[in-house]
Amino acid sequence: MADEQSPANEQQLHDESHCDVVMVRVGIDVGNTAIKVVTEFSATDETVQRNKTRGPQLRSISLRDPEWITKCVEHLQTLAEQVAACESRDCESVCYDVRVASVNRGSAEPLVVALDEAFFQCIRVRFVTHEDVSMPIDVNFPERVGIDRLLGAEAAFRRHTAPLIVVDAGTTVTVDFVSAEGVFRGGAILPGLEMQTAALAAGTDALPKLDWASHRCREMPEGPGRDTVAAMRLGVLASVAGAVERLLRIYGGAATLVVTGGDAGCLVDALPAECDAVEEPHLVAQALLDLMLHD
Ligand SMILES: Nc1ncnc2c1ncn2[C@@H]1O[C@H](COP(=O)(O)OP(=O)(O)O)[C@@H](O)[C@H]1O
Ligand SMILES: CC(C)(COP(=O)(O)O)[C@@H](O)C(=O)NCCC(=O)O
Ligand SMILES: [K+]
Repeated sequence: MADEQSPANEQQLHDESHCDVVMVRVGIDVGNTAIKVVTEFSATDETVQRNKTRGPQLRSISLRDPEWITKCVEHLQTLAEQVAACESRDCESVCYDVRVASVNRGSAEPLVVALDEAFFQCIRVRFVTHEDVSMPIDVNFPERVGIDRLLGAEAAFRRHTAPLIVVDAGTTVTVDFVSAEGVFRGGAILPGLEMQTAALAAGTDALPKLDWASHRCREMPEGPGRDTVAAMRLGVLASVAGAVERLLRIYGGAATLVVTGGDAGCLVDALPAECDAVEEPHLVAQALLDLMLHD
């Protein structure tokens, strides 16, 4: 794991109070399928009195794309041009304060190197660690829990009434419990939609790979499945939605069900209405912005 502070940290960022600097806050959630880049900035010049800020912008970039690092750098470079234009500054006055949450070291490290190289004196990159999580963690090995699970739980707790069941549907599906007192109590981990369909195709001669994006479901498919693809989609969605429903009972008691992750939309529509699932897209990336606002 790269050390927490990137080389650029030796280069002091422009002092934010310096009137011609626009500081852009960037949260990057590095998962096992995609990175989620969320950006937000506040004008720091004379308009600061009006506290002019922009709502967070989000971009998801698939790690399957060989150009994913370049696309992330270009995304931030384009943003710098937009920010500079709207603040009538030159690009050199745009600085980035970046917080990275990673459960995928093999991807996070080259990304941080590329960002430091691309924005050398105008970037500060810090990895979020368990020390940054304020939520109490009551599990056997707290330091081993994925930082994405903890940040998602913390962000959900800030936004919804506990007890909470926080589901993050991505590469894997995590289903975590937060007590009424706001304590992270652990949860369950199961294969995500794409992982399951990839396993079906890899483990058999006849089953095809499914592209969930092209089959993006907005409701649970009819059962029983009348063809191979329908049977696969039904089976995988039922296994994930069924697991969530079963875990709601196992965790016991009434809890607010919060669903995040790239496949949240698919899962929310596959769950019964009585689950009252609340969809919170990209909760982990939002948690990173929350951290920076409380820096
Ligand atoms: N840009 C994207 N790249 C990859 N997957 C995406 C993208 N947008 C939506 N998805 C869907 O989201 C899922 C990945 O969810 P995500 O929460 O990003 O995973 P992780 O956090 O495990 O990397 C994919 O399986 C796919 O169905
Ligand atoms: C469970 C996870 C793989 C989920 O990652 P994701 O599906 O978001 O890519 C990640 O949270 C992780 O690596 N956790 C470490 C082990 C644990 O949480 O117990
Ligand atoms: K995730």
